[in-house]
Amino acid sequence: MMLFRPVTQDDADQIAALAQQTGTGLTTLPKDPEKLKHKIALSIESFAATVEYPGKEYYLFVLEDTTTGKVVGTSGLAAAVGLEQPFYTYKVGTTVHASPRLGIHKTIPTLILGHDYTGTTEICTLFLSPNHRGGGTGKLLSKGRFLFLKNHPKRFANKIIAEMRGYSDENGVSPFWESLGRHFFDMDFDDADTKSGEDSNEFIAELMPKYPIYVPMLSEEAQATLGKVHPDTEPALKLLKKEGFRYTGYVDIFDAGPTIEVRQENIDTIKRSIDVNVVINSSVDSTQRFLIANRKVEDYRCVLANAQLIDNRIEITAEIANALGLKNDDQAIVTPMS
Ligand SMILES: CC(C)(COP(=O)(O)OP(=O)(O)OC[C@H]1O[C@@H](n2cnc3c(N)ncnc32)[C@H](O)[C@@H]1OP(=O)(O)O)[C@@H](O)C(=O)NCCC(=O)NCCSC(=O)CCC(=O)O
Repeated sequence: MMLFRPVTQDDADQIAALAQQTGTGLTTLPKDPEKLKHKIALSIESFAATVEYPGKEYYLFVLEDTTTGKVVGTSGLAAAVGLEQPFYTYKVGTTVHASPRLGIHKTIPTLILGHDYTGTTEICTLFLSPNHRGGGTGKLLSKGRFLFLKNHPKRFANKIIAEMRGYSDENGVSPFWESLGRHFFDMDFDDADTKSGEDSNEFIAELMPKYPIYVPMLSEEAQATLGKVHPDTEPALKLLKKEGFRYTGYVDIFDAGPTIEVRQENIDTIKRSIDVNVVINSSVDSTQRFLIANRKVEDYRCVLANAQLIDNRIEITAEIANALGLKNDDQAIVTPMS
């Protein structure tokens, strides 16, 4: 069984091994074991904290294959971005240059540096081991976060965003970076991107161009990658679009990957979720699949399993109940899988 749960320090080595497989552009899962340990510690602290409004908390979840005990994936929630250090984005804007006398009217796309997403909650760090992809496992890893969010609204902002990994080729080269960032940073895309995911990103403020960028002045290859995701990120984007996330014209400052957004109440997994009480029935015979989670914080658990929904009761097997840490009559939250 695949079990979605909060990370523990015991997972550190396995996550470090996963992080080595992420390639370029997944900065929120650091490859440096010390930085990873720090992230795990922050996550443990965040789950344990009593929270009245979203702040610097960072919640890291893992997907554990309970038959082998192996951690096969990660996903995360940053409660509120940009509060400790600025959260940069480019807004794709429009400027018009017109000369009625010459009969010329030019509409020119621009990139404007800003911090418009300050205070929003970011979903991040979605990564599934390549051996486990393609069978729907990614859905649990992505959606398990939304039931946690529904359970604990005070911990998160109403607006939820995702910065999707932008396009880079098989050698990790980002045409957008080559055409823009490279002129100002004097380093490779991977180095700059990794630095931005680290504790301090004030170097961005120091080095980034201050004036709007005229998009037609970028290379054609760079223009073509504006708002485009990395090929490996297509499934993640598809999952989030189905949840209701939309692109509203913001892109990453390094690789031009799209930032997409949604309001909590419009997230499909949340909208269709039902509060239920548990009934343990080991002969439950159903082909209907549900995302099923408990209502806990540090001991949060979520699985995908067949179950029977009768009114506001969910019938699950003892094995599923055990995995979720639930007894008869306990409260749970479920979303039917369509
Ligand atoms: C993203 C995941 C975890 C998804 O896992 P799986 O591949 O097992 O997902 P899945 O459930 O099999 O597929 C999800 C949906 O995508 C569809 N799908 C599969 N391949 C596709 C492709 N090439 N183009 C478009 N859609 C595609 C499937 O049909 C399915 O849709 P149907 O249900 O309709 O059939 C994985 O692919 C992965 O680890 N990718 C590499 C890491 C990565 O780039 N992560 C995102 C970084 S960006 C980030 O982290 C922020 C976003 C976030 O945190 O969520």
